[in-house]
Amino acid sequence: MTESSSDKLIEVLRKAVSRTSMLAEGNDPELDSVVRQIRQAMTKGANAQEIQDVLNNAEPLLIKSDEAQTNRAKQVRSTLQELIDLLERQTSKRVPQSEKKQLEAQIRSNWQISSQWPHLLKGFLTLAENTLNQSEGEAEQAKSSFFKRIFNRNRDAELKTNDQEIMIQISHTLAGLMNNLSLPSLYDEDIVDLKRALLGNNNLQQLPGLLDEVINLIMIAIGKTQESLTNYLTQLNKQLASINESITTSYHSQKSLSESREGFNTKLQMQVEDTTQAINGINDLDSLKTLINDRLSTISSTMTEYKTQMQEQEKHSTQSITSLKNKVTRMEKDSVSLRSMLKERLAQAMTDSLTDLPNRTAYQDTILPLCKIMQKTKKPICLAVCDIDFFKKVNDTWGHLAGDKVLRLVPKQIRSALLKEDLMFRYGGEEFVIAFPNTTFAQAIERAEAIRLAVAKTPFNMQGEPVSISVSIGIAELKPQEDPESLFSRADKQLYLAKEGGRNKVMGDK
Ligand SMILES: Nc1nc2c(ncn2[C@@H]2O[C@H](COP(=O)(O)OP(=O)(O)OP(=O)(O)O)[C@@H](O)[C@H]2O)c(=O)[nH]1
Repeated sequence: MTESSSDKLIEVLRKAVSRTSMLAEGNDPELDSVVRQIRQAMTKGANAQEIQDVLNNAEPLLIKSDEAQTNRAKQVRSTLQELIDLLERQTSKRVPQSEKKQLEAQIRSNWQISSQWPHLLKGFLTLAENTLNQSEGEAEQAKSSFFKRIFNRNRDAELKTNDQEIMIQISHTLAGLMNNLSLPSLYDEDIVDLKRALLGNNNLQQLPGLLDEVINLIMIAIGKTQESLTNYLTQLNKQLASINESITTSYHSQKSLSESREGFNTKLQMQVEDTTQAINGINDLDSLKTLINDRLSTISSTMTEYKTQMQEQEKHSTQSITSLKNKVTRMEKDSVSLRSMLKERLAQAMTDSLTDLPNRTAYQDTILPLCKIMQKTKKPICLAVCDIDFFKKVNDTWGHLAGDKVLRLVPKQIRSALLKEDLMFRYGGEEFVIAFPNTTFAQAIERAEAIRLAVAKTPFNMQGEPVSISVSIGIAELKPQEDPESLFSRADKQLYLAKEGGRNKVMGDK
């Protein structure tokens, strides 16, 4: 590789690191200052040690920023849950249960995906609309609903105090959510204005408009992340193109080395042939001596010229190979850390953060291949769908934190009744799915009974008081041609029967 192409490569790598650093910007002022230092070091061409030092400074801050992103997602999840609970607790009207469960399921599956936040908020808006729009009786039916009045901007209508209170609480909860957005400082004023408008919002007709503003700002926060990611991928692509270019250069330099070796051989051969012919035409010794001296000095200068040329080219070749090796080593290191980061991210995406159990996505990835293997090898497999009984009551009586504690403890009790090869997933909410490979229907029923007993006999401590918790379980065994969806649905049906039959029960379908 030539000197200039190596310089070009370093330039590209510098730019890549400098652009990548932009990914981290806008999250935290302390991190922003380190990120700026990285870019300055890159632009002024600082040496490896100086660059290493600034990168080392940035690392803990980057990790902190990543954790902040996860916390933001958690806060969005709990805000949404709070909004739903608020609606359920405060209104005299009945929240439509199937819609509520559907929204809760969407929250459980998507709270970590920031691009879904606006949809989840819109989902809540629809739920609130549908709840508050329900009529309360004949007289009520004649009136247009609270939400309709707001949305139709009907100023004459009178608002109900209860509904008004709920809307004020919703405004406050949304204002809390605004603290949670990671937006460039350019939007600071917008956030302050919007928060002020939400907190001082007495004019309820403005709420739908304000909610739109909240959603817009969330969209901007998400857009920024995606734009940064696109920049990063473009740079990565350029980095790979540059490696490719340096391999091509190295190939050309090897080629010119062997071409000049061939040129030297031809030239030398011609000089030897020339000398042989000249010798044939000479009769006296002195002329012969002079001729040979002349020819020898020509050959010797050809050799010296060749040697210098070779040394020069070998130097270039060595430099090119060393630089290429360094680049490949660096790329390998980068790719190892990238791979381990991706692995970690993948594990995070497959793990439920509350219980540390594999989540519903992990279940969906695992169950199909598992069922196929069992069917192919003609071995039995059973599925259990297990749901905590009256869990809503735990939340309502002892609060969400106590509910979370129960959600962490119940799987531990379940685990105590399982074998090593049994697989447990948090399917969602208070529902767990267990796959029993190599297990017959009768054995699975026994194991489920053991799970039920293990949970029922454990007193759960709630603010110093022992509280009994139980689970209901539905079991089904996989049939020869059956798919996992049908297996799940049969087990789920059994769970429903267990609940209908009084709860704290195991029901099965062979
Ligand atoms: N604390 C907490 N509650 C959750 C979580 N996920 C779901 N929930 C709550 O779980 C409750 C589920 O209640 P329901 O589906 O009505 O069922 P249940 O009260 O368990 O009654 P049955 O299943 O009929 O015995 C809802 O109140 C949800 O808010 C969570 O991660 N933490």
